[in-house]
Amino acid sequence: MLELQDISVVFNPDTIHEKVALSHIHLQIQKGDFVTIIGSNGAGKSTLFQTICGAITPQQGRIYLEHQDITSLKEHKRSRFIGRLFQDPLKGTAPSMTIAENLSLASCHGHYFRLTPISLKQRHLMQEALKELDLGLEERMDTKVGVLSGGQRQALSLLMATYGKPQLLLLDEHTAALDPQTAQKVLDLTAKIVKKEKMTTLMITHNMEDALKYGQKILIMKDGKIIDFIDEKRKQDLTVDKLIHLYSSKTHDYNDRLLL
Ligand SMILES: Nc1ncnc2c1ncn2[C@@H]1O[C@H](COP(=O)(O)OP(=O)(O)OP(=O)(O)O)[C@@H](O)[C@H]1O
Repeated sequence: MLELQDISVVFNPDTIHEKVALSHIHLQIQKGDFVTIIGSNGAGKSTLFQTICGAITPQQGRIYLEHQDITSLKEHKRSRFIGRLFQDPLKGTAPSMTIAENLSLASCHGHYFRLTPISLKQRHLMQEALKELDLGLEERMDTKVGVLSGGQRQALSLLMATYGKPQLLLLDEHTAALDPQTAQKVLDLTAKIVKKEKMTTLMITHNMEDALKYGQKILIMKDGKIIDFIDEKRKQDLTVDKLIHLYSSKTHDYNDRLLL
């Protein structure tokens, strides 16, 4: 379970540029839940993720993961059990290393890494994992990642982020930079891996269809606050139109991007 207790983040405090990005956030995500997060620009979604993974230290509040207080734990230590994926496909992989080397890197997340020869057994495990992506990457394990397409790279990043079976997976608009067809494929892969591994997952999206289609719960943010947390029962009754209506009435965000 992930629990946030009274988390507040203020950028540039006590200056004219002061910005309250998260304001007294209380949140409980049950183990194995897949929750989508929607919210207008600047609502604090990415700040929430950065705070959970330790890139930002909150001025106030505590964070617990599996009942362990991780509030003071450094980001690199949290990366041992928190997987992350960003919008930019270039961010999650090392371009000058091969697919196999990248996966080897992923298997020692947060620990000291030294490139050592990959054993046959390891290669076999990597091949099996790559096959799941259904992109033929298992035949290209010695190809440098830099030559892969954006979609292939993002699929590999997804595999890397989930390779060590993290306790928590944070997806920050991870398909927003991909063409619609590739985005769909990566999203379906995401759902498949999350379901198979029963991974506790938070996914930020601006797409209402995706927010509804994936996961069991929806969280709505505005101005650094959680303004609604739609549980499974309420979600079952929602359609895309109803969700857009609910979202717009709560956030006053009326935007054509909602369906893109
Ligand atoms: N490093 C920073 N310094 C100052 N202000 C920041 C910083 N990072 C974020 N902010 C501000 O905090 C607020 C929340 O930003 P955040 O990136 O978390 O929003 P978001 O919901 O992810 O938005 P988007 O959907 O546009 O990505 C915004 O007003 C943003 O300008």
